[in-house]
Amino acid sequence: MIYTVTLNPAIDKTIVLDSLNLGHVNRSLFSRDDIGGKGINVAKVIKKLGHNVVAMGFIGRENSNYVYKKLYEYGICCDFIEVDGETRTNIKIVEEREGRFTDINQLGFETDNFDLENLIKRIKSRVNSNDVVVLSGSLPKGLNVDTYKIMIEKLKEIGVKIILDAEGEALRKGIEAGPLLIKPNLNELKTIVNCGESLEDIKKAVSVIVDKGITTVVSMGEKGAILFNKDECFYSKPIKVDVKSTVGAGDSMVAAFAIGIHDNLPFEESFRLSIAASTAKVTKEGSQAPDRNEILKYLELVEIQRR
Ligand SMILES: Nc1ncnc2c1ncn2[C@@H]1O[C@H](COP(=O)(O)OP(=O)(O)O)[C@@H](O)[C@H]1O
Ligand SMILES: O=P(O)(O)OC[C@H]1O[C@](O)(COP(=O)(O)O)[C@@H](O)[C@@H]1O
Repeated sequence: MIYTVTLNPAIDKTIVLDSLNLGHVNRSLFSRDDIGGKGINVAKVIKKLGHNVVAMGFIGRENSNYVYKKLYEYGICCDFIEVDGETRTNIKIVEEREGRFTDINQLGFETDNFDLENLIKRIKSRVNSNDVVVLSGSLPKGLNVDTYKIMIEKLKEIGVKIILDAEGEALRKGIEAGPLLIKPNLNELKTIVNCGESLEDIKKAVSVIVDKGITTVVSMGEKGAILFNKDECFYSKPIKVDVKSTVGAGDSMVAAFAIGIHDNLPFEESFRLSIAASTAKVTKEGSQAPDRNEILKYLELVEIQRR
């Protein structure tokens, strides 16, 4: 089984404008709400690809019915711990004229170590060594930067395979505990290592992480993505598509790796699926997950280069 853990989920409110006029009244052309947050987006894509998944983590009690309803529409099995307050709403601004995407992510509800202990107990009671656990997204207020590190240490006692998708100190500390794979985008990578933008710069910057045995996938938006592990390095250039929203592109990649690790696929194959899934995602409005057929359509177009 694949489990996703979202400590700070979100309702993504996408607002499409011609162009954002700062300091003035702006009128939207179109808007939509999607259930999101990194782990939940991962779960949506895993489900669309026909795999079973359980979405875990925290949700705010005040609007939990809405969140459950949206997850139910995706057919996702969930097991969340409810905490006081609301699941946050994150604003995603799409400017059609510029083709520019701006995200405003809120802090979200507050939680504490007592809730975290309960969540870890809940996860440990469900998982076994054949399972994959995806830990992703920002930490809610009240949790320490070593939260992912602690979670990884505890889950590794059971032998589960762990993917971590975070940034800053939470990622840096999490890496110390040795997840199997991380997937920072270039900006997220720069929050933990000094790094330029060329493939050589990135390779040098991630070598300390890769040497620990952690497969590192660096996504670079419209410049494609690169995978490093101890034995291999693959690059994929992006596929040209009409981009509607980039929200959840990285999460779609993570979904593909979760499936690949769960099914023991070679990394090259998982990487290929991750590029297809993220390409299909960016063609969709808001943070809605692409359908399986849409992902498979792009799979044939992915070009992987061994570096
Ligand atoms: N403008 C784009 N055109 C084509 N593919 C894209 C575009 N933006 C993102 N992607 C695809 O999505 C992947 C992840 O995007 P990225 O923005 O790096 O991740 P994140 O959502 O984590 O910030 C890219 O490696 C690429 O495959
Ligand atoms: O937890 P964070 O870092 O605030 O990110 C939350 C946001 O990330 C998303 O999961 C999208 O992530 P990606 O674009 O990195 O795939 C949104 O659904 C959500 O609003």
